[in-house]
Amino acid sequence: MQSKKIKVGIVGGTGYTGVELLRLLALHPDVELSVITSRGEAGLPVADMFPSLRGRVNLAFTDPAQADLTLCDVVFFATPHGVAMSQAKALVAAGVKVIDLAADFRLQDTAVFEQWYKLSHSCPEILADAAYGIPELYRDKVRAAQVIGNPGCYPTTVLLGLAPLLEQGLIDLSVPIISDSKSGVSGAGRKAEVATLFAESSDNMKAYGVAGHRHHPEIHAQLQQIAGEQVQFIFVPHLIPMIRGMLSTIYVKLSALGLKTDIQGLYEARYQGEAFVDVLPPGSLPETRSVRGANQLRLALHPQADSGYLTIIVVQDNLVKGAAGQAVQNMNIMFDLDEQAGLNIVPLLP
Ligand SMILES: NC(=O)C1=CN([C@@H]2O[C@H](COP(=O)(O)OP(=O)(O)OC[C@H]3O[C@@H](n4cnc5c(N)ncnc54)[C@H](OP(=O)(O)O)[C@@H]3O)[C@@H](O)[C@H]2O)C=CC1
Ligand SMILES: CC(=O)N[C@@H](CCC(=O)OP(=O)(O)O)C(=O)O
Repeated sequence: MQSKKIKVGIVGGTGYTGVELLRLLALHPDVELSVITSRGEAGLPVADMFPSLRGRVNLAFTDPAQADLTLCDVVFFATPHGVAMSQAKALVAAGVKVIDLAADFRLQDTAVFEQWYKLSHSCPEILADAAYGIPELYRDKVRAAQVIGNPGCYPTTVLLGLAPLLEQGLIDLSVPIISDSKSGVSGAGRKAEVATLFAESSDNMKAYGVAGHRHHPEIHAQLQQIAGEQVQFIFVPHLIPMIRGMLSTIYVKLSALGLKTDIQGLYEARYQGEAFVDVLPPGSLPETRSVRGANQLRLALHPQADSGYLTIIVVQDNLVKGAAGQAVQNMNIMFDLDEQAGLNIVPLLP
């Protein structure tokens, strides 16, 4: 455990994941917020833009071009894809840890990254040493890493929903795994977009990215990594009229061994001691409001006796376990802090 406070920088403090990082870190016992950037709001007190932080965050936004991030111990990038990788080399050289909430350090195959993000990777050598930031799957790698690729929001639900089965080889992989996933509109960020206008997204529900979504290659690569073999995967995201929250319904065909296994017992054993993954009792129907505002993922298992399929329902808050909360969890591990520091939050209900 270290006794000095960790100096934290946040690049992209005016976006949804940026303000969520501020909310969590403002009460973190081991953190000193040092720099919060905005290109458009430099000089403005953070609490003037976000009154929810009055009395909690006393800094003003700094222009990222003027910010000396090398004075920080860790920098979170809550920015669009491509920003973190443009600064990672200098920060790593200065001994600063980097946690990117975008996709720059998630996909080890740079050709796949370039295909989906239309950016060429500027620091593949740093990518090669980066850890994929789901602690429940890669805690030791996270602890040792200087750079974290924090996962996309959808991937966390699908990967934690499937890991126990994949690790034990209990899925019939001759047929595709299917995830039907739904997100609240804050998943699209704070930037202006027609699809997230109130008149477009409220009282409405729609699928999108059916022909291809950039989280498909991220999830697919990780599924194959965990399974150690080829996996077929179908992914359909949906936009639903909520501000925050995400629900994935995952369908898998169990293998012969899977059909004979106590799946509920397997999941309970796999996630025992994991504070942020909750395996609900048999028959439960997870609700997004049971995790709102908290770094919590809850899941329930529904065996379909007639077909040999298992349905797994997973919920999380896209901005917390799906983004900023998981990023803070990763920081805690990287700095050998209590993994739950700053994250002991009871979800907000109703
Ligand atoms: N929203 C979600 O649920 C999730 C988001 N993510 C990922 O996290 C990242 C941030 O998402 P989110 O907070 O929703 O996005 P927003 O669009 O809400 O915010 C983006 C932030 O980045 C800043 N920014 C934009 N361009 C640059 C730049 N070139 N240099 C420095 N700062 C820049 C903006 O600030 P300003 O213009 O003031 O400088 C703004 O604060 C994205 O990569 C997103 O894909 C990941 C998981 C979930
Ligand atoms: C509702 C909505 O629009 N969600 C976003 C995903 C948010 C996320 O995790 O994005 P990154 O991979 O970009 O970090 C989307 O589908 O594009």
